[in-house]
Amino acid sequence: MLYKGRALTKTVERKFVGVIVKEKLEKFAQYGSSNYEGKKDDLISWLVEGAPLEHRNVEDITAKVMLVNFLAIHTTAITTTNALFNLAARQEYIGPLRAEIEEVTRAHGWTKESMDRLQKLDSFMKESSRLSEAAGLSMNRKVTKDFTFSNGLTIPAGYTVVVASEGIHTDPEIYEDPHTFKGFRFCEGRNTGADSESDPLRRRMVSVDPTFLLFGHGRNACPGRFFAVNEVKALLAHILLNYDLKLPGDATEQEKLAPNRTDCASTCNPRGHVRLPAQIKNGAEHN
Ligand code: HEM
Repeated sequence: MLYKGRALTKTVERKFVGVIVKEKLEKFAQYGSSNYEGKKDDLISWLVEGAPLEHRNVEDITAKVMLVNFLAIHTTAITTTNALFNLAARQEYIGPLRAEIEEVTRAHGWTKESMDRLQKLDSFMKESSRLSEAAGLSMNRKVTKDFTFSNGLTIPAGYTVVVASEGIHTDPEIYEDPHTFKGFRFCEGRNTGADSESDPLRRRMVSVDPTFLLFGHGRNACPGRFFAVNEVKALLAHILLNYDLKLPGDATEQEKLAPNRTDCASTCNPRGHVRLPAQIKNGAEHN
């Protein structure tokens, strides 16, 4: 299986992404960084222009594109799927979220400003990520020199360490009643410890904070998080306004919400086999 997976990746690289990278490299050899007709301001162009000479080749640039695709698409899909599962299971949130989306988009259209103003939706998405273990582990770091913690534990240089963010996300000293899903935890009242109500910006989903590690922390925190949060918000807002969601008749809460533990690495995939019947508001049912 592993071999087939690698072979498939190689084919995708060679036949699809690699072809585009090759064209961009040829244009770069001809024009450098200057503009030419039809030049696109996109990721592949940035990677070609920014690559050191020894990595400015089809194989290395293609590998980078594939890596960013993985970092950007899989994570966003998991975050959206978990939020949809939580919405279907917690119908009481649908009314208030729809009301917020209708009010904000009526006043500000489908703009970035509107996405910033969707505070209830932002909080619901953050709470969904906190509890659905989209980030069971976070922040892989390679130890570059021996480090000794205050308790005497030494991590030798060369080891890789990772933060068990699930423990932080369910720490009662940080989150009041940590195992209870509170969709509006981050936008109303004083209901988290470190997430102080006096600093509302810190409570937003995009804020990197040692108490919420979905996007990691520090210098290497996810740079795509601003785009990703807006993307998921826009998707959910559209679905909420146009569809009714419900759990499939035979799915239990446990089966539906528990991540697929056989499929966990740094992230836990949602259960792929659970389908959510979605009905166009006042219309036919789709799966
Ligand atoms: C909900 C969606 C996303 C989640 C949960 C997520 C999560 C993460 C996490 C946990 C890291 C590691 C951070 C660390 O080690 O401190 C990371 C890194 C990264 N992410 Fe995201 N990500 C998401 C979306 C995206 C998108 C849409 C893009 C690009 C368009 C992106 C690009 C990157 C890149 C380039 C890095 C490496 C940063 C570095 O090493 O300096 N991510 N992401």
